[in-house]
Amino acid sequence: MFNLFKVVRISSKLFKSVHEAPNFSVRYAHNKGGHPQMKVVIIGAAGRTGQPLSLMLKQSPLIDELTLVDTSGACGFGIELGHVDTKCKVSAYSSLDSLPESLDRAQVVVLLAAANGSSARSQEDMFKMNCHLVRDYAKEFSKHCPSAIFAIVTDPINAMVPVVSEVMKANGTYNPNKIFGVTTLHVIRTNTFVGNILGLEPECVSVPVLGGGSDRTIVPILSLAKPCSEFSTAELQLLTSNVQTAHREIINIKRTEASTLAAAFATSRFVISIIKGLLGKNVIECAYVKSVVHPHSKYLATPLQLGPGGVQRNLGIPDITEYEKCLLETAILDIQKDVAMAEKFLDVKDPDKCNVCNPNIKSPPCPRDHCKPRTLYD
Ligand SMILES: NC(=O)C1=CN([C@@H]2O[C@H](COP(=O)(O)OP(=O)(O)OC[C@H]3O[C@@H](n4cnc5c(N)ncnc54)[C@H](O)[C@@H]3O)[C@@H](O)[C@H]2O)C=CC1
Ligand SMILES: O=C([O-])CC(=O)C(=O)O
Repeated sequence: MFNLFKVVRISSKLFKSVHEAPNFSVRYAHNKGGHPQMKVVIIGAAGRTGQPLSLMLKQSPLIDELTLVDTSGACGFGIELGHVDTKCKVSAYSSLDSLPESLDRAQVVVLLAAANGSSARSQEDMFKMNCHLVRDYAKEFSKHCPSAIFAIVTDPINAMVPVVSEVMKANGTYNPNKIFGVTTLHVIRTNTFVGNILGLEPECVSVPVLGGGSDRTIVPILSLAKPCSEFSTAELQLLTSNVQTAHREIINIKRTEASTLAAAFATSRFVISIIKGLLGKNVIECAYVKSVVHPHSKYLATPLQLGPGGVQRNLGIPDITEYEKCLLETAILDIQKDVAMAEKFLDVKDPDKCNVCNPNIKSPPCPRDHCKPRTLYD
């Protein structure tokens, strides 16, 4: 039963350039009392990826409170989601004026708000359409939930992670260990494609994916595929190309957008891993973060050990083949451009230089039992 249901009509100046329609907020909670410990906020929750993501996270016993934020439709979906009989409380907000309340006590914030129609465009166009929105949210994060962990899904993530990082830096709230670009979609695709070629259950396959979140920056490290990495050269090239272009295949068929369901699954896996890390469990995920593991890349997706502070340890670039080194160097050229685009947009006066790191970091530890199937909700 809902014991609080109110509608407030407010006009907001915030994000005017992104969302011109008058804002309103509906707020409800279906449970009184109690102090939820694990609060996850999803911004852009009523979108095509946000809806299935919210449904998946509502089923996690690790989450006490799920807050949906979206300038369009959050409240209806929130009410509906609240009917799912799992323990986590749901609240929903359509007014950006309610951000202080919606972000309050957030431990994990997932940002996948995006301008309408941005997701099937070029990296540059997506950046132009979404950069103001992401910049403005990063300012709000600095004010209302500076210590949360931020999972950035809004594209292009190669540039949006630097945008969030630089804004939080400018506001004195920057913690590079807590800002992640979500690249898990490319990991789950790689696992699945490798499983298909090798005749293995995808749940038993584990492949690190380095680089970034777009096209040529996605670098599957097939030489480290577990439990088996025996591929012909033709298979290596085909698998790499299939992973790098999977989104194009989907856009060609769906026309208006890339992946939404697989993206929601991947993001929920990443969020649950973050939460497990917060709870002190030893979890490893690949994600795009501020990095010093390659001398020419300020940000890079590598395997990360997650922990209570976000990135517990960056496991770095494992031993990779010459072919993979070549893919990675190509990826880094694109990532450099994406990062420069973000710094130019924000007019960053004194951008960080790349740092030379320990080039001898060894490959990440792999699970002992490679064929213990993964489950999302354990
Ligand atoms: N990194 C990854 O693996 C993936 C990234 N994406 C990206 O995630 C983003 C979302 O994708 P979709 O859900 O397919 O898009 P969508 O267009 O269906 O949803 C975006 C949602 O954001 C909301 N929104 C717009 N401005 C807002 C604001 N200022 N505050 C709050 N909400 C706002 C819209 O109302 C909409 O519901 C896109 O940038 C897409 O490219 C999507 C899938 C995978
Ligand atoms: O790969 C997909 O289908 C979706 C994607 O990359 C994105 O929007 O970042």
